[in-house]
Amino acid sequence: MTDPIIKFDSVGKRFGAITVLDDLDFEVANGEKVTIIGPSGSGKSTILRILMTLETISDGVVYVAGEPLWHERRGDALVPASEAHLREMRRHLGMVFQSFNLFPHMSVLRNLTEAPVRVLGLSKSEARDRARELLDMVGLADQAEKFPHQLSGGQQQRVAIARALAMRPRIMLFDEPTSALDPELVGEVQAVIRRLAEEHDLTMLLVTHEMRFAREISDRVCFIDGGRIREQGPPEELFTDPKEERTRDFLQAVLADN
Ligand SMILES: Nc1ncnc2c1ncn2[C@@H]1O[C@H](COP(=O)(O)OP(=O)(O)OP(=O)(O)O)[C@@H](O)[C@H]1O
Repeated sequence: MTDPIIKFDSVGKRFGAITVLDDLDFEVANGEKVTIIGPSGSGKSTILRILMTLETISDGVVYVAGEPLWHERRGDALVPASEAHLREMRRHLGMVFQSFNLFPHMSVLRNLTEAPVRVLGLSKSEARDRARELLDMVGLADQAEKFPHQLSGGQQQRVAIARALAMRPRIMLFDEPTSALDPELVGEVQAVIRRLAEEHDLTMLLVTHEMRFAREISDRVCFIDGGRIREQGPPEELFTDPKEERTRDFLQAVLADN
């Protein structure tokens, strides 16, 4: 793979005595759509949270767009990153969480314009134009003046996706974006993510328990267990002909649940 946009190089993550990521090597190519699956507690969310700079790493180096994320270069050496470096690096990434995390006291439109105005320095009218385009894309052009509590969970999650996109990230991280939704609302959010995957050259990294969805949108699926990638490949291979016994057991268990 040439020039991955995300690279975990021997990354370890420990919480006290618990090892969550164990010497993890993992790469994502520019524009690739990758899904991470695996049992509860295997470290899936931790990978996304490290990328979003919400969790530190214990060992190794993470690179985003060729630059170390948690470190800065000093000559030939890597030293721990300053807050300014982290802030700069965060601009590459947008994240959508399980719980939509919208600003409750702001209108939908303002949720989308706040950071582009404050952080990117866009004028209000530019930010509003961009926000309206994005709301249109997620099918919510008519909800701009509403407040989050006036929307359904599916609508709120679509606003959250538009809000992340408003910062023009190169990489979108989705952490179980439909798992907090009532079943009848899952489809509308998946449709938006599917469209993003199909129509944009964004790099996407998704954690999900929805195997059918993973299969539809991914170029590659990674099965992680015990803080390591145990098996990975194109979805049609991994889901129909898993090589590892652990992957087979996991898939059998989740598919029986679905
Ligand atoms: N802040 C923390 N302090 C201590 N342990 C933590 C912390 N955050 C996560 N962990 C532990 O790290 C492990 C991996 O958590 P993570 O959320 O990455 O798993 P996951 O694979 O996303 O699981 P799930 O599918 O249940 O969301 C779990 O055992 C969890 O309890």
